[in-house]
This record gives sequence, C-alpha cells and structure tokens, in this order.
Amino acid sequence: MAVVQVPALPAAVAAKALVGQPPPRKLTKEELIRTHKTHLKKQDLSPDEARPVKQPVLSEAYPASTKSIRDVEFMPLSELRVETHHRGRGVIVKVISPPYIGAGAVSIVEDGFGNVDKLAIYNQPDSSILSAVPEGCVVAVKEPYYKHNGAEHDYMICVDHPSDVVLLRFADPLIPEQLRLGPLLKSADEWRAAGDTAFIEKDLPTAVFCYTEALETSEDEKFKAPVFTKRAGTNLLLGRYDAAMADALASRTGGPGDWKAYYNAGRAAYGLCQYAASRTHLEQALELSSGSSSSGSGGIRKEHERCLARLREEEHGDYDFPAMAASLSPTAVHLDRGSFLRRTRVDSSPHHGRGLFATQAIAAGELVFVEKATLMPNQYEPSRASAALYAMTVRQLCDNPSLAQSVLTLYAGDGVAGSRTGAEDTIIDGRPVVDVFLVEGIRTKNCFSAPLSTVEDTRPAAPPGHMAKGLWAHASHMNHSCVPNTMRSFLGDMLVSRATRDIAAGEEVFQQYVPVKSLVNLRNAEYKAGWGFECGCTLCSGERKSPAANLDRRREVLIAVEKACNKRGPGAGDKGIVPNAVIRNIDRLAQKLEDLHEPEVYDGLPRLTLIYPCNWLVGAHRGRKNHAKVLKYGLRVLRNFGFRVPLEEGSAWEPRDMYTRPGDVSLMTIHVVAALRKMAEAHQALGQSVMAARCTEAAEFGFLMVTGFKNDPSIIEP
Ligand SMILES: C[S@@+](CC[C@H](N)C(=O)[O-])C[C@H]1O[C@@H](n2cnc3c(N)ncnc32)[C@H](O)[C@@H]1O
Repeated sequence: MAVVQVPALPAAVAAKALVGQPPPRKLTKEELIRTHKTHLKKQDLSPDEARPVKQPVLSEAYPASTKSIRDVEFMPLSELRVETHHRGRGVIVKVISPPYIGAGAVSIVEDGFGNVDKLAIYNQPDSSILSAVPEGCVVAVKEPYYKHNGAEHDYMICVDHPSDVVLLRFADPLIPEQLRLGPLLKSADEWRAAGDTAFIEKDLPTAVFCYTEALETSEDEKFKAPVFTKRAGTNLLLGRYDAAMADALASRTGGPGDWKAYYNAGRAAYGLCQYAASRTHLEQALELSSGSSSSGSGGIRKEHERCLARLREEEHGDYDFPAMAASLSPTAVHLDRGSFLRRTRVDSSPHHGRGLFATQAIAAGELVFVEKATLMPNQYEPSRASAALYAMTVRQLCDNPSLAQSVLTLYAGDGVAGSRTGAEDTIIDGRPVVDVFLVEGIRTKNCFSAPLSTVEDTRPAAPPGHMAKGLWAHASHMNHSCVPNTMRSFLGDMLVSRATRDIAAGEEVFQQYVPVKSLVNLRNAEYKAGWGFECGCTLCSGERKSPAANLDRRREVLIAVEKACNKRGPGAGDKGIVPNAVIRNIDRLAQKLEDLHEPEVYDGLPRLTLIYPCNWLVGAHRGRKNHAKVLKYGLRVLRNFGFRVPLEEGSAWEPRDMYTRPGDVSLMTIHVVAALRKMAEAHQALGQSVMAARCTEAAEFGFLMVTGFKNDPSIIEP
C-alpha cells in the first residue's frame, strides 16, 4: 500500500487562477473515454499491483456533507465550477465506463443532460460496490468538489468522504428519465438467486446488493426471513457486524428455528467486542437449539465458551501472557482476547480535556488496563503503517457505524480537522457520515506505534523501527507526562498498561507519548509540534525554574559529553576496556553537568541529561571489572531517573522499594532494568549475594512493567 501525495504544486497554482470559474475548456466524451481506456489497458497489464491509499492533506480539509440526497438541489455537470465545493447542491450521474482502480475508483460519468465528466471516488470500503462502481450504476454525489487534476483540461469530481456518494437503486425516482434503465431483474426471487450466484462466486459486496434488492422488492415476510439470514451471513463474512446483527435479528420468525438468528447475532456482537450482548444472544440460541432438531448446538456452545472467556478477561484481567506471546506472528497479530478496563474511567482532566483516572488503588507493577486495539492493521513496514491505519479506520467506520461512538469522539486537534459538524455518528441516506479529514486528525493525535511484541523488541538483535500503528480508544484518553505513573507495552494488538508506582484511587493516570528528550525545551518543542501542548508535569515545570543560562550551558555540556562518549562509538563503554584517561574525561564532564543542576530545583526530580554519561560510566567500569564503580554509577543512573536511592557508598537499601513510593517523580525505562542487572552482577562479583539477589528481583520487577508480563530480563544483555 503506497501513499499518494497530492496535489503537485504547479497544478495547485494553475487551479488557483480558476477557482470558482467554469473550466475554460472541457474534454469531450470521446476524449475522456479514449484516455480512460489507456489507463484501463495499463491496469489490465498489472492487475495485482498494490493499491495505493490517498491519505488526506489536513491543510485542505473540508467537511463531509451532512445533507440528505432528498435535500440537495441537483445541478447539471456543466454548472460545476473549478476548485469549488458546491454546497447545498448535488449531481446525479450514470457510470458509463468500467472503473480504473488506483488510489480510488475513477470512472467516466454522464448526467441526464448528456454532459460527461470524470468521477473519482476515494476511501470506499472493499465491502461496498462503490469501491469499484460497475458500469451502468447511477450514483448521487452530494455537495460535489470539482477539482483541476493537473494536466491540461483535466478536471474531475473528487469524492473524498465516503458518505458523500450514494448508490441509487435502479428504481429510485430521483433518477432522471434519460438515465433510467428500469429494474435489471424483475422479481425478488431473481434478485435472491443473483445474490446466491454472487455469493458462490465470492463476490460478497454484490451478493449483499442483490439480497438488498430482493428484500426491497418483496412484501412477503416468509420470503424475507431466509434472505435476511443469507445477508446476515454475508455481512458477517465481510466484517460488517452492525449490519449482520440487524439482519440476524430481522430474520427471526418466532419459531425454534430462530436459534440461527440468535447465533448470528451472537457472532456479530462478538465481532464488535460486545461480549455481554454476545453471551445473551448465544444463550438464547442454545436454549432454542436444545429444543429443536438442529445440529447447530455444538457450534453455538463453542462460541458461548469463547465469549465467557472474553468476559472473564474483561472482569478479572486474567491473561495467559506467555501463551499470547507464543501465538504471535506478523500475520497473526490480532489476539482473540477481551479488554480489561474497569480499573480506569474517562473524566475531565485539569491538564487537558478528558483524561483517564484510576477507579481503585493500583499498586506499582499491577495492571492498570489491558486493551485490545480498536483498530490496528498488521502492517509493520514503517513507510506504510500510517496509511494502512488511516485506510482501515475509514473502512471500519463505513462498515460498522457503531464504531463512531468510540473513534470519532476522540480528540482531533484544534485545527480544521478537529472541527466537527455534530453529524459524526449519524446515518444519512443509509450511510454513516465519515469525514476523512476528521479521521486523519484523530489518527495523528491518538495513534501509537506498536512492535509485534515489546518483550521481543527489547532484545539487542531486534530489527529497529518495525512498528505497526494502531488506535486504542480507551488509552487515547490518557494525557502525557514526562514522569508518568504507567508504562505501556504491546503483545500483538493488545496494549498492556502497568503502574510504575503506587496509584491512588481517583488519581489521573498518565503515559509518555514518546520517549522523553533530556532537555526540557527540546522535548516540549516536540510535544507542541506533534500534539499542540506544552507539558506541565512536575519535571517540566520544575526544570523551567532553572535559570535560562544554566539550561543553555547544560545543552552545551551535554553535546560535549555525547561527543566524547561517542568517540569510541555509541555504547563504547560496554565494549572492551576503555582507557582510564577517557573515563576521567567523561567523569569530569558528568561532574560539570551535575554542577549545572541546582539542588533546590532538582531535589527529588530526575536529571535526564546525566543519564547518558552515568550509563556510559557503568559500562566502562564494567568492562574494567571495577565492580565498586559499577555500583557507584549504577546508583547514579537510578537517581538521575528520579528514584530515591542512597548515593553514599555502602549505604544499606532495598532496591525493590524504589518503585513503590507514591508521588515520586521518577521515570521508568528499560535502562533502569539494565542498570539494576549490572549492579546485581557487580554485587555478585564482590561476594554480596543478598544485594545481588535484591537487585535482580528489582530488575525483574522493572522488566515486568517494561514488557507487560514477566519474562527473563537477561535477554536485554548484548
Ligand atoms: C490523545 S489526546 C489525550 C486526551 C485528550 N486530553 C482528550 O481530551 O481527549 C492528546 C491530546 O491531549 C492533550 N494533552 C495531552 N497531554 C497533555 C498535557 N500534559 N498537557 C496539556 N495537554 C495535553 C494535547 O492536546 C494532545 O494533543
């Protein structure tokens, strides 16, 4: 899936001069068809080419139409104006060519006055025949956007929002006389048979279309019930669970044969992750099937058990994480598991809009929540991950309108894309209103990058950067803190959030949006650019109290430290024996940096710029087997992450307790685990096996927070 960049600059400039004007010259029908045929020929030559995604450019955002086709004034194609959104108006056109499928479906169309033009329909779900409109179909485009396409005399109606185009039934009275074909098939029986044929040929969108025509044509309830069942089954296969549920319930006749209706409804509810509703339907199916001669009860029982397992996960957060991890592969990332969310709730936050709050006390290391992705394609190729998530979101919102309540209500920024019409979760002309620019705004503000498994991602040999992008609607309500009280990890499409310190009931839970940069100004510039906010966490507001001159000086010394450390290659401290003179130099620079941290500002606060040199010194002393120094700098690493540890040599302390202090301002990362492991090794080498065991225990506990489930932290060793 490639991303299409639009528009090219010269086209935009040319188009500007024509804004609001009729095109000076339009291509004739013959010219349009001739060019179209050359595109179709190319398509035939490479039919399996990956279909690109036209990702919206947010600066060009315009709202989806919220008008019904019954309320717009239809206009001839000849009245279209360039680069204009024809608000309050619409066009009805017949498709007179096969579609050319690229980033969208491009067809040649004709109106009732004999005018011909080009129509590009983007962002349609594959489950709709509008994703490749067949020749002969008649469509209505609401509030069309007419654009200059770049080449000379090349204009087209561009439908970005999937709900802006409506496929008209052949008998729709809106269709002008000149475009009318009359019904293709005469009877409901014929439509049902056509649906069956399409189903057998695996053309499921067409099967749904034919079954719909059969249902619209017939008045006979006895005829309709089995057709509803067929359409329910087809919609289930298409993943259109809302429609499948409605069809399943509509197929009931009041007899014992209704077990099938409840079974389908149960499966549809399961597909929507509505497990309580699924259980209710499946139990009705079980009851009816036990009294009938049907052979379906085995299948129902199996579904029922699956459903009960999901409900247990939702209630108790009881997951077999190792089994989940073992079942993962790049083609099997969607785990069949429920979400455990009841320890947190959404409420208004003093930091921004809504936030997530603990409904009960949660101890350090415990699960805060586990959430199955609302949407996550298994696309780990970095250049395609965003486009894949965007395309999946649009498709799912079209296919399952009930998703709008959890997705389209998410924060989308304060720009044009963030503005809403209020019609986000309404159905107009039988289609849910889906605004692609709003979807993209939501995607950019809420998506997370997710490795296939965080635990595997911590291995030194893990390939870098292979992340899918996904949306987790509950987690999306979390605000950012640079010193958060939770940590997220991933197992396939499951997001695991664990407490990094004790959390009180009612406390807001935070997460880090991205790994924090050590300099306060740099990291806040990143938040501003990506999410439009400046962080007011205890660390950021504390650090802002440092005199500006000190902040600047710190940046300079940090650059010098990094340069000196990297001279021997990044991570050189961990590789081989580093000469004493080099160690002394880094130590001197680290001291200089430490002196630039005012004790009154940094009492209890992390000193992020000091982590890098201290970590380096741990590695360098480890290479020289200077165990006492490993312990000295290991403690400094922990202190600079904000953990309260004694820095005086030989002081007694309990490593496992460093996590559990409420209100601490500390930052948990994999580097904390690594430092503890190296300290355990040093203690062991010094014959201090009790402290070695305690550091190991603390490292394992930290690793649980980092990876989401207990595993062996020795995998992080190079
Ligand atoms: C994923 S949403 C978080 C939920 C959001 N607060 C809401 O009302 O739905 C991300 C947005 O929340 C806001 N935000 C997150 N953390 C923040 C913080 N620490 N301070 C101020 N605004 C924050 C930013 O506007 C950011 O773009």
